[in-house]
Amino acid sequence: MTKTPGSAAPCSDVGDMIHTLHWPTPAAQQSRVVALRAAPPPELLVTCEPCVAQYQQKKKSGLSCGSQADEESLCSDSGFGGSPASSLGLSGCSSLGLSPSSSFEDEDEFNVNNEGKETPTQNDVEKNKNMVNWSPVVVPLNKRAPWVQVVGHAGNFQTAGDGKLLKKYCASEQQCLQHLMDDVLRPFVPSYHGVTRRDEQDYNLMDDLLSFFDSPCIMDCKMGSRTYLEEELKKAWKHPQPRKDMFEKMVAVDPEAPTPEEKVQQAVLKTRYMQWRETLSSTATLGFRIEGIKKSDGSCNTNFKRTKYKEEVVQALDDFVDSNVLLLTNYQQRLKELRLVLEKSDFFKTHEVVGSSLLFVHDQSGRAGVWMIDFGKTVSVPPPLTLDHRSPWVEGNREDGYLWGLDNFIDILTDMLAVQ
Ligand SMILES: O=P(O)(O)O[C@H]1[C@H](O)[C@@H](OP(=O)(O)O)[C@H](OP(=O)(O)O)[C@@H](OP(=O)(O)O)[C@H]1O
Ligand SMILES: Nc1ncnc2c1ncn2[C@@H]1O[C@H](COP(=O)(O)OP(=O)(O)O)[C@@H](O)[C@H]1O
Repeated sequence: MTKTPGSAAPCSDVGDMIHTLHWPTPAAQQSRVVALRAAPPPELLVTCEPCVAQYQQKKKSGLSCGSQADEESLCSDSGFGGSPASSLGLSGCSSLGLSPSSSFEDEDEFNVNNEGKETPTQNDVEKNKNMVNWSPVVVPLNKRAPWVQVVGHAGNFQTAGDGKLLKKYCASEQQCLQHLMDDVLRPFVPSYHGVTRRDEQDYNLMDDLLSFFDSPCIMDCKMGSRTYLEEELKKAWKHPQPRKDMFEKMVAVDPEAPTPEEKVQQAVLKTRYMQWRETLSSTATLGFRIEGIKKSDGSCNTNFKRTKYKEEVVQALDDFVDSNVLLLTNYQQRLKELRLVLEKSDFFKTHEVVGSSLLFVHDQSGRAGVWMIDFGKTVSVPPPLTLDHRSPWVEGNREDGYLWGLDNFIDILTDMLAVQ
């Protein structure tokens, strides 16, 4: 599912955002929930015991998860069954030209304004501080494995050195990231450092979340029950533009999926393709789907298009954490805390969050972090409309099913832990 890179980021035309641009000071590091301060570097606060507990999941037979061989991947063509990677964990990726990204050493051009305010409030911090097993630790540069992209558009990212990442500029994503730096959700989003320009290309500069880990395992899960914007649906009605590339991606997975008309045209509408992907995977039934998993041995699997049922998701999650109960517990805690903060967030209430992912990252130390990434299709809703993110979507209500998906995710982790 390698995607074609362009000179502009694959950022949907999502209309105007309602917030003006300004840059806040990083939040005070009063608690483990508070995001990393830019300076001084954070102290080392490892809060978990080494991973020793093994999660004994009763394996179910006949699961298709991770077994399809019909898709190609950004970071690997081998899937879970592929050969072990090099000690840097990247051999499965280099064949597709996506590892490691080129480095930019000088960051003098970054346009950063250090004015701003601290989030979340002291009350939030106090309430949450016993719930979090995550603390930001920057792994020294010389110990860091090269950055790896699990899924997404090829050519969209560059590493910037010093624990930062450049993502091709997308105006709506920039506005979301800036807004989020002032929201209670800030600890759950990569810290945003403004816009920078390199080789005539603008980039959004953000924290590289992998830089907090040593040989990380990474999972990208796309959240929500709908993966296209209402705006995209309207456009598809007004100016239908059937796409051959999407037809080809569709028949590569299921030659019988296109309708007779689509077969004649050899093309499908993007919204039709997206809906098909939703119902094929767990997006429609659970409100999230696994997009890709990269493990610390370098194996990388993006063959989850047909991972649909709870048992299949459980199988994939169990494999992701190597049956480690401590990691499952840490992820469950982190997601519960995220849910609490999402329910309070002004940003979340007022934005349709579509196509956004949760990035799960852990390493052998047992630390496990989860962050919201990819705000290219996150758009504000017209006031006074607000979203609960749980109601079923009907055209016009803008609901995205994000919290419904998160509820289901947490329930699945809870069930996995209950079989201990
Ligand atoms: O995953 P596959 O089946 O390859 O389909 C992709 C993903 O849905 C992308 O979403 P994401 O970026 O969240 O991964 C989407 O990009 P958008 O976010 O731009 O909708 C692509 O649309 P195009 O970029 O239009 O091809 C679409 O082709
Ligand atoms: N801040 C980050 N830190 C580390 N890795 C990231 C970060 N943001 C994105 N990635 C990596 O890039 C992949 C694609 O990110 P995403 O923002 O969804 O890109 P796209 O818009 O091209 O789909 C993720 O699956 C993850 O592997």
